[in-house]
Amino acid sequence: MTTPTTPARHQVNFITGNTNKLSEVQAILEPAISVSSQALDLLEIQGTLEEVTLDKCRRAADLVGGPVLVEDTCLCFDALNGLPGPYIKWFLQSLGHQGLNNLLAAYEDKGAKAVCTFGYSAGPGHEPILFQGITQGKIVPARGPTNFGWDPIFEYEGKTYAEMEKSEKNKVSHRGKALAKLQAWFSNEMTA
Ligand SMILES: O=c1nc[nH]c2c1ncn2[C@H]1C[C@H](O)[C@@H](COP(=O)(O)OP(=O)(O)OP(=O)(O)O)O1
Ligand SMILES: [Mg+2]
Repeated sequence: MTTPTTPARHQVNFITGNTNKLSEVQAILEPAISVSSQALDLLEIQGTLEEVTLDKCRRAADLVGGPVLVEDTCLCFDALNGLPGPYIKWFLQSLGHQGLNNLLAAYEDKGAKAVCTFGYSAGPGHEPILFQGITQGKIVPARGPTNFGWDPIFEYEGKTYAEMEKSEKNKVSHRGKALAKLQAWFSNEMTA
């Protein structure tokens, strides 16, 4: 099987093990860019937000042998100087929503940043390009459906992500903002 080294126009291969991410990415990018996906659990290094995504993207391109899109999501508590950051998955898994609230009990500042960093690589050996989106909100006791990660405890303008309609979340979310940058870059590439 041969794999093209350059992406077909309007097409990305999003490598993720998270089906909720995939549905949001599809809802935001399609139909302008069609999104195929492979569910691979990529090893994630320790490092800055950018380093984690760069490494994840190179690894994915090598594994797939072609163009890939990956994404890493961080939840950064202002009072904790940005922690848990890229380690939010493990904190959420171990502590749950209430435990994450408890981490901030000693602080008045409940501010948090949701940060999404996408990495796109044209294939093995091609340096990834990063697209980042940040939404400033705050950590609150859980409200709303609990089907996607920390959505119930991240409040933005009076509503938790979990309380929002999907389309509403996508308009204001870290992921939506990052994908707007990716889309702008893609349409530039296409007209270049
Ligand atoms: O919009 C979101 N709203 C709520 N929760 C979210 C969101 N986006 C990611 N999350 C969760 C999933 C995981 O617990 C952690 C990020 O970890 P992260 O490594 O990026 O995701 P993952 O391992 O589930 O999927 P992937 O295979 O793409 O790495 O935050
Ligand atoms: Mg992950």
